[in-house]
Amino acid sequence: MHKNKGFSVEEKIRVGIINYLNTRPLLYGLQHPPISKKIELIEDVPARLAAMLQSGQIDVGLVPVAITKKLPQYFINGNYCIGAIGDVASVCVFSQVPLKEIKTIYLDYQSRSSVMLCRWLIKNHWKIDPEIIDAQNESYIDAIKGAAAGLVIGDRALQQRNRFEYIYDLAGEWKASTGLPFVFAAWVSTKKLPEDFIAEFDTANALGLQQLDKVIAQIPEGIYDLKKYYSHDLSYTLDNEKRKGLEKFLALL
Ligand SMILES: C=C(O[C@@H]1C=C(C(=O)O)C=C[C@H]1O)C(=O)O
Repeated sequence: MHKNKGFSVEEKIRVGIINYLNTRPLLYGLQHPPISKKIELIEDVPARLAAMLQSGQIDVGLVPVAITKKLPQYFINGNYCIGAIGDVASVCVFSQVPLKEIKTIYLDYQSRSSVMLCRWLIKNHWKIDPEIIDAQNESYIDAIKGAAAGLVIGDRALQQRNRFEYIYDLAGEWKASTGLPFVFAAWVSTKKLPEDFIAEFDTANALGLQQLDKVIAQIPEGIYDLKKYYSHDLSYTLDNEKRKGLEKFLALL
């Protein structure tokens, strides 16, 4: 068996990816050959992917960047991420009352990055002092009412957008506070991946972004304008500004 920096060339690399709509442009290329033959795709919510990377159940994952603080060593692979340079639309605090009147904020149990960002904004940007509750399951979304607000991420956040009078977009709030873009998730591994694999993987990530109409055509029409979501709200390239935003966030944790 040929070993290449800890990875056997015959074994498939286990790749964890978030099972929300936000990853569909990146997922598109990973489902096509040649890369699809070299990887096993595992889809789950961000918090569970983070646990899988920590326990070694996946080799690389599009995981919440906040969990890198808990890894003995880590590598950020390639040039794509789940990021935003302004409002992202799908990571928001939803409320029936304005910020200053919020008494309780529920935090999404599926998140690891946004929950940390939310705690930071509460203290340093909004300067409010609500009771903070880590939600345990989906039922917390129904508890968001009156003076109880809630952080919701992903597709479920897109579904809440018409239900609440007040929407505080966390990527937009981060931008207003720091002037920087925000990176929610990146391709993190705990071991160094083979260079040729990373190059091929990166090319595959770009495939769907180059043909968004094809990606969108595969998804049943829903509650949100996906063209806007993929080309305006989300920003997938892990460029220098995003790396600066990422470094700043990790330094604050
Ligand atoms: C933009 C988003 O970013 C997400 C937020 C994450 C987190 O808070 O840990 C992790 C991955 C992303 O899915 C979203 O969920 O809509």
